Amino acid sequence: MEDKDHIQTMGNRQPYFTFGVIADIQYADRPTGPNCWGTLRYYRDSLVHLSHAVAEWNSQDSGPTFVLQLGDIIDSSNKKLQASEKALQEVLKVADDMKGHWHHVWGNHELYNFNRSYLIQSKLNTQWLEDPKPVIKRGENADYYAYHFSPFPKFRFVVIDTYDHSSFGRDMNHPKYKESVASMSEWHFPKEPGESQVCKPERHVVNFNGGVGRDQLSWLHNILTYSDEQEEKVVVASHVPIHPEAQVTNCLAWNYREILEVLHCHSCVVSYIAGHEHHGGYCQDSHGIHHITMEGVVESPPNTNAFATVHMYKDKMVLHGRGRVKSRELKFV
Ligand SMILES: Nc1ncnc2c1ncn2[C@@H]1O[C@H](COP(=O)(O)OP(=O)(O)O)[C@@H](O)[C@H]1O
Repeated sequence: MEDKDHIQTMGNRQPYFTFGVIADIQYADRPTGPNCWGTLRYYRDSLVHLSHAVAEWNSQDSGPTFVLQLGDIIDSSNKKLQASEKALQEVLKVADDMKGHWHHVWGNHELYNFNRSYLIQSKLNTQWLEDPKPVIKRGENADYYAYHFSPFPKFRFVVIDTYDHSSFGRDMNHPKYKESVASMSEWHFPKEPGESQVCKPERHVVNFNGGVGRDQLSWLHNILTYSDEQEEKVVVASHVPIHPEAQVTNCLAWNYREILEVLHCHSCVVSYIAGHEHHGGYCQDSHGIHHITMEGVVESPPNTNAFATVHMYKDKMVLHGRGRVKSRELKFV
């Protein structure tokens, strides 16, 4: 559906609520240059793109009540430049102009720049916005960054941590680090029933992706069970895509099959939104879940951008893309 059709559709009905989405800002005070794959990254322009997105969101009548920032807010190069905190302050200063709330997701570049203890204390921790009810218990030693909130009756968003298992962010002596390394090898050579002992390594099980631990999967299952019972519609948000058709390289969570399995047990899930794959992507899976992968701001040339405004209705979400992000009407099944 083209943009003009969307606007016509929009004219017919008021959305229940509106939110913004943006991913992979990856700001750094350094010149434009290619990454290791030869793709140009516009590190300084990304801050200008963010300010344009905020200005547009603020100018909208009934604009977004919140924005999902899908991770990688600053680039890893800040670490080498010893500018991580300064870059974070600069980008958050621009973000602060937003009228609505920010819900921040953590990506691999947050973990390249900071450890988890730092992030928990930082403004990138928006877990305090968690819906106080229902209380869905976490395991005793749970230290993943995940929470849920309900911006409108019968709608819930669940932020999950796709770097819960990761080789970054935790001290090498931390039990979760050891567990991550062990789980990485488990998912690197998945065993299917009847498969021979010699299996091919999976190309997505690499350091710049990560996985969701068992404890978090169980918490996710419990919150989705609650949402099923309440007949809510749920959007799950994270940094790393979980569907092979919603990305073009190898940007997939280590245990994407397990995560999908959990989502597929619940009729409430309508969408999974991620970043990480800067080329973007989209697919609707066999259970009707819309997998949206946002194009990365950092790979958007100066004359363009990459963000979206999403209008939520009873039976669909309408995503108005800006710049490299395509507009889509996504019906719920
Ligand atoms: N094999 C590959 N070929 C080309 N691009 C790739 C490949 N693997 C990953 N990418 C790109 O890398 C980006 C994600 O990397 P990112 O999280 O920014 O970490 P890094 O800065 O280490 O590349 C995505 O846009 C993805 O398309």
